Amino acid sequence: MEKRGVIDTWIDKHRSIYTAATRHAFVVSIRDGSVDLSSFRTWLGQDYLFVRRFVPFVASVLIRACKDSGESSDMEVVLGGIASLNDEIEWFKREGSKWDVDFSTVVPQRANQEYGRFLEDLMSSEVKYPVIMTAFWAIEAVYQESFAHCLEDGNKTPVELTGACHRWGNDGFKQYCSSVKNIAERCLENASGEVLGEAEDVLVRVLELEVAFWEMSRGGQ
Ligand SMILES: Cc1ncc(CN)c(N)n1
Repeated sequence: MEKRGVIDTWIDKHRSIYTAATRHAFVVSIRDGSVDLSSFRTWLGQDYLFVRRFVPFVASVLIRACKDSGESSDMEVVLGGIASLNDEIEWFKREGSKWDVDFSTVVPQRANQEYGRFLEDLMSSEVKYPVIMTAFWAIEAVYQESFAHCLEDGNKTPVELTGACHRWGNDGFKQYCSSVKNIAERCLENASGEVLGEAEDVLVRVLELEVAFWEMSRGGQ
């Protein structure tokens, strides 16, 4: 059985926002087949822009993994994430054509801009490695948990949306998230009280930003 660490304690403590991020009405509507396809197209265009801003963030995580981690395997885990982002961008481009979403005309909405600014702040050298790893894990884990839910037994996910769900809901991505979580947990075990507080705050902030991103996709902002 997986060892329970401080991240699991924080998830329990912040359960309602964690559930709001990983079982959002937008995701549930994909799973039950009632999704409004114009919302899906909004999400697709906005997430493409998000991913383009996420790439430099993950590149900065890679540099920190090389410089600040005592474990050589951290770099390999993050490098795997970068490799899958390369596929992800190609996938978005194919989906953009399929759904007739012209990414060159998509303008980032407020929730997306805020998320982008948050990622930029995390790229500062002032931010401690355990805090960065906690944020990185949370960002990836929300998508993994959300889209895996759309593939669980009893789903009525429309067949044309299963590609998106498999992208983040597959077992390989789940394993990758678990490796990132193990890195974060290992760093947090030796962190000071101050750094632990910052990591907990960053986890909650990621969850809030993810909720706002789903809301925006549904046309809420
Ligand atoms: C908003 C958001 N959060 C997370 C992911 C997963 N990298 C994503 N593509 N978009």
